[in-house]
Amino acid sequence: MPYLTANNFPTEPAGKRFRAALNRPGIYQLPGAHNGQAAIQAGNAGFDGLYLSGAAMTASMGLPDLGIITVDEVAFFIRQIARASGLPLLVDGDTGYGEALNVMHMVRTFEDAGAGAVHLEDQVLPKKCGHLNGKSLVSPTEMAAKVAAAAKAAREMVIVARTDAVGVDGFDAAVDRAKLYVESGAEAIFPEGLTSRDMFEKFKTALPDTPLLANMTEFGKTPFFTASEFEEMGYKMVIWPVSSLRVANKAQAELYASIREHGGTREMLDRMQTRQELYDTIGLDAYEALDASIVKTIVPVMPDS
Ligand SMILES: C[C@](O)(C(=O)O)[C@H](CC(=O)O)C(=O)O
Ligand SMILES: [Mg+2]
Repeated sequence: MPYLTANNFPTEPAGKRFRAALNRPGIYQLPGAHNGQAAIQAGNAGFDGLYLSGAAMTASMGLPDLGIITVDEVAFFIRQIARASGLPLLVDGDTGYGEALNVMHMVRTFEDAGAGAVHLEDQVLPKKCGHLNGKSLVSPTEMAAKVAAAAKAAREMVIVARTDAVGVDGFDAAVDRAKLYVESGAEAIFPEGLTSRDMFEKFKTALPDTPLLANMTEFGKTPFFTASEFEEMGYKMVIWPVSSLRVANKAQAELYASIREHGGTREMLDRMQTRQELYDTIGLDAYEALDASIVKTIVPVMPDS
């Protein structure tokens, strides 16, 4: 339904809705949605929460995931996803784009744009994908200050602290950092780059009372586990951050190669969302009906002649 109609848009802030979903029994499944269309498709498939990935956003812009995009660029993605789907969204806040005040600006901007939760990580800039080698970290105290700043800026938004320490300083250092981040105001922890079931389980044992997020990114350091398996390990959120973009990108590359080969798109028709499917997904009819209903109510009041 069109987000343009006030009573079609959720009245409760996204942060409250995100927290309620996080606190219910089971694991909150958050597939990556890299734009409004993907967000609607994920909602239609039955998901009731989404993830906005820094890696997917930047890749969709043709850029590497090094933390070089800006708060307002991310806000553009948040707004389209929140409007199109109405679903609570966890947003990748990278390093917070600076220090404490920048983090606070990010939190306010993301929350105003419609985000329900944000995660903040303890790398230095330029940051890297958590599943790559050669990362460097800010000190635990510096990151704790950013987390405290984020918590101070959030109205309802859920603050998730990510630590990349496992691949840099080892498991115990990552646990110590996670505990400090919780003390500093993080509501949940994202332990990045875990490499085995044992590690996932031990992290949960070390932080029994804190909701934990599992990152099921492909081609990374984490072996494949299903949502139910992460749930059994005690995890409360799972993301598949870049998957929608990886699939879309591959299909796009095949399309361009096919046009080059055949001089047209006929060969790719059965791979395409049809015009009708596209319009159904974005709800064109509902927007047109809304317009018509408003024009109809105005006409008797303001006759043209
Ligand atoms: C979760 C992540 O931060 C993201 O931006 O989606 C990435 C995902 C990836 O690069 O595969 C990450 O650093 O893990
Ligand atoms: Mg990221």
